[in-house]
Amino acid sequence: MSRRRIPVVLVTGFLGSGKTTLLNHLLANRHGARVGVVVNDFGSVNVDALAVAGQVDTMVSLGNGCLCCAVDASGLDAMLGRLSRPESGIDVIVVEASGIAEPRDLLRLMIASEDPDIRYGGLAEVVDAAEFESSRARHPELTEHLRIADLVILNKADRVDPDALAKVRGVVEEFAPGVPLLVTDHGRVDPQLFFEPRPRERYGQLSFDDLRGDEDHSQHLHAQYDSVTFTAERPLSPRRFLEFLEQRPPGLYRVKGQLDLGSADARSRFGLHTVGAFVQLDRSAWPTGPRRTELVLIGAGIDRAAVLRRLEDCVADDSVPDERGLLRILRYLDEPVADD
Ligand SMILES: Nc1nc2c(ncn2[C@@H]2O[C@H](COP(=O)(O)OP(=O)(O)OP(=O)(O)O)[C@@H](O)[C@H]2O)c(=O)[nH]1
Repeated sequence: MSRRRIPVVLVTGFLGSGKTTLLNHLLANRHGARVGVVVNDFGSVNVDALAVAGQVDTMVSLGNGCLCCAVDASGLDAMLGRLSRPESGIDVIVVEASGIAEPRDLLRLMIASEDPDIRYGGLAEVVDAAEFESSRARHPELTEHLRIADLVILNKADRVDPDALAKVRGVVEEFAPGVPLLVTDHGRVDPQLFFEPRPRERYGQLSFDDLRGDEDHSQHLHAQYDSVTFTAERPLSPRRFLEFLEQRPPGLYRVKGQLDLGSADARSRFGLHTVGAFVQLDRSAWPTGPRRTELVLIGAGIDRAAVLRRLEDCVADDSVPDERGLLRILRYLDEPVADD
């Protein structure tokens, strides 16, 4: 049985770019998902925490200090550990870093985490479309942040005219080539980019959130990103699929699903989660019935036909399992690999 891991989404971005606004939007449009929040409320004025306090399911405040000051993963791990306990029933954890947190440190902390209940859910960098150029002049490191982002949210689009928006977009794309980019105002992204809605059946009393309902039922947020479904009845070549993952199509943000890599092993149903360059595999036994690869690929500005063509090319030519190719892809397996 593969373990259910809770995705941890890191929201970074320069001071005032709109991180809290994005977080509040996600919380107000959870579609039943339970969201755990880690807020880095440095300083004496706990503005961020106050802004979200009324809405979160579980609030863990990092207290008076910058998250990036933690030198090892222990502080964050403890927070995430509390949120990811099965009894918390949390579906996704969002870590909102303050404008002064260093995204690279945050990412390192996250990747180093040995918590078996969580998985990396991506780093979303919020960029203020109106202030980006002036902030960049004062803080050149902003462009470094773009390089490690899995998703760029170009926010405050309402504050700039189309020409200025196109210009800033061009600069961002220069520093984050191939990284999916969403243009938003007030952080209004489709939450399904980060987490799945929960099935609606509920027991017991309705919560306040259920009664209040989600804020934004509009369909237009779906138009921000593309989703491609791929299925194959024949096994994929592990080698070619690995190449696909390692040279992923521009704009691709997430891939999830199950893979048939032709292995004869009893536990050869590979569950796949990727966010940006981060790849995680787990394996389990196939249920009875035909085996097949089923993938959902999510991104912004992806060439759907080209993606499907590349995946078709991953289908193995023959039915002989490629054991060596399989070994290469197994390094992404989220469990200790036996030596034999
Ligand atoms: N016009 C406009 N204002 C926005 C938008 N997004 C956020 N704001 C405003 O910008 C200000 C800063 O937004 P926050 O969400 O607090 O930004 P933040 O990144 O969390 O800020 P820090 O925590 O200080 O780093 C607030 O007054 C928001 O209401 C937007 O898309 N358009």
